[in-house]
Amino acid sequence: MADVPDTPLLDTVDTPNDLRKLKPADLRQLADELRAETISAVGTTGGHLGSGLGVVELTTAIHYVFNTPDDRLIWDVGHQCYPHKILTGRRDRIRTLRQGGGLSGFTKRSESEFDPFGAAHSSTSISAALGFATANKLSGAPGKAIAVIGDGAMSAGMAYEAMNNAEAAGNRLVVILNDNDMSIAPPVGGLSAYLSRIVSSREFLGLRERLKKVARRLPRPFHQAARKTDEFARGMTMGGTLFEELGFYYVGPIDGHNLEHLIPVLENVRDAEEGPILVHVVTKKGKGYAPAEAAADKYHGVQKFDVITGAQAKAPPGPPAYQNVFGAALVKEAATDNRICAITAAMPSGTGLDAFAQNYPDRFFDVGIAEQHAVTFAAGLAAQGMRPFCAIYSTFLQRAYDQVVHDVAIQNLPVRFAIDRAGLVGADGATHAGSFDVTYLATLPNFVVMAAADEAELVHMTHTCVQHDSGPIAVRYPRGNGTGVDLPETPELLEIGKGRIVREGKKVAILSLGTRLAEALKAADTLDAKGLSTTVADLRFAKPLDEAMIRRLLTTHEVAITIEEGAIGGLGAHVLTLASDEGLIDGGLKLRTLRLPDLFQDQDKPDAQYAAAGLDAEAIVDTVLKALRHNSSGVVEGARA
Ligand SMILES: Cc1ncc(C[n+]2csc(CCOP(=O)(O)OP(=O)(O)O)c2C)c(N)n1
Ligand SMILES: CC(=O)[C@@H](O)[C@H](O)COP(=O)(O)O
Ligand SMILES: [Mg+2]
Repeated sequence: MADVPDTPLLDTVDTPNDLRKLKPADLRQLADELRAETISAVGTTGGHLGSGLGVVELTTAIHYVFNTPDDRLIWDVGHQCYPHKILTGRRDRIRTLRQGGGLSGFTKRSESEFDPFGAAHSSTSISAALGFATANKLSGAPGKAIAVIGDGAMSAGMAYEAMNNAEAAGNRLVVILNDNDMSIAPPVGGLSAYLSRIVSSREFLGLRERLKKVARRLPRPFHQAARKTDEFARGMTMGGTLFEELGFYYVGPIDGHNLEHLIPVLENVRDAEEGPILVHVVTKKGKGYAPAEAAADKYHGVQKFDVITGAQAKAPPGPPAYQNVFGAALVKEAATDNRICAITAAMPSGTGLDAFAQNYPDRFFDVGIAEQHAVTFAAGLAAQGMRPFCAIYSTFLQRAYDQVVHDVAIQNLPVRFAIDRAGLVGADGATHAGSFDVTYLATLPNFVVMAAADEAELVHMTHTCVQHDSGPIAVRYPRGNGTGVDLPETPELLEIGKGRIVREGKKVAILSLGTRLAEALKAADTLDAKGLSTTVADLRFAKPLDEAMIRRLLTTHEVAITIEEGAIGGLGAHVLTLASDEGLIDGGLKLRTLRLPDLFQDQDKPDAQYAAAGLDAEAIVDTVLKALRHNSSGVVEGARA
């Protein structure tokens, strides 16, 4: 009976230094234990699972072969980094993933020296690794930079900008392309087809195997010749790889789950004098966990789940998610308007456009992780008479800001931006918070910027986006489920720039934008009970403002509060500007703006995030009471009311 180790190998590995003490033959068992630990941890926390399972062997091999953290390992997106975190001193905290005060769900510099660069937005790893590699080259410091980038992330232009620039890094830069033939959805576009051809060209693989055997038997100086022959072979069989044309030595494709292949190849890459080198590994998203392998999405993002059955915890049936309300509304609108087309940047289900894709496949475009292209592509469609809906999460739209300004706003084109995940998003934390879209869009001439207070409003706003012939319109709405309000049978055409009074009062006016309306109404109840009669307005538009309504409220109430799920420079700033321009604050009106604090908020439950941000009912009440105690010199008088 082979001696069964009494302690799991994983228990002997706290950091990669411990890992590197193991024998190569032990790594298979270590990887199996690492996979089991990853499954067990994510079963209790939820999070991103499929991607991490796909890189268990790769993570093990990289940390085994390269001298991390001195060799800088940079994960692209970082959603696959849980095995990496377990192997780099954070196993004891892995079950705090994506929770308040816990580990981030992505790599994070402040968390560990083994996370030299933060991630979460896709396709940044090669640029960052090139920065580290070039710094080392300039300073003479030893060490390589290794970027691990997925096939999905390779669909973003930024990856090519970096590769185009990489030759100078020489052998300091290693790029590992983790090709699992999946993005969040199945990958799209020419690159995906290209990678599939490489992976499937058997004659090439046969030739490569023979060459590798020859190369191994040759003394080292001949390796170079063999490698050139190898490139020639590649040129013969595949017309030169895209990556070599960009100046990389291409190695692969190799089986990313086979440690016997991975270790020697990575050792060769580590010791190579030439570079930069791109290693193409083929992996399986969800590898080693049957429920993930069988799932269409390979368990990309999961709720807590039963590890035995893979059954995910089901949220109690509640109101529909905003993304699906938008998707269904757009499907309805498209039935009677064939100008409508829909664009996603690799997020069909997250944006709710999967419904549109099923109903109108010819008018649906998944452009891959390519937000900049998505926006200008939409601008082209609009310029040629279509009514494009570009559905991009608030945070990911940041990447395409110049396209929004230069190609859409200046040309005043009727592109419609469906901005999901607007506001705080909970477990994904600061990198995914949709904090800035009102600030960065409402400052642009020609733009209309709306915020839905609930799912019924989202239906009305989607309809208005279709019907209103104007320049660009953005409608923003939050992650998650609606409020449970009834959805309208017939959507209303909203008058651009007009808000609505939801509750009439006399002394305090709360001017709300978006779904903070519910908290504003709760605050109004409390204030009424304190004898402070409160008006609540849903402004609906951050641009153009409903100036007549704002003017009336500010001149008939003692205190006015604006509230929005966005950073400074949004609704509050625009109302303040109006008020100051028109002298509405010269006569003693107490005007206060409530917005997200000037900081990047870590992951937590959304309600906790909003309470911490001072954007819940209690904060509104406190702000009103404090304003009432502010004397003319701005001193807060007396004890708390
Ligand atoms: C700029 C940007 N757009 C969209 C996303 C959402 N997103 C996260 S992971 C992912 C797919 C990544 O695919 P791939 O790189 O192949 O990694 P895999 O999940 O297959 O391991 C997408 C679209 C993102 N993180 N960043
Ligand atoms: C890793 C990544 O960027 C996506 O998977 C993102 O986490 C999805 O966010 P939602 O869960 O809000 O759709
Ligand atoms: Mg992939």
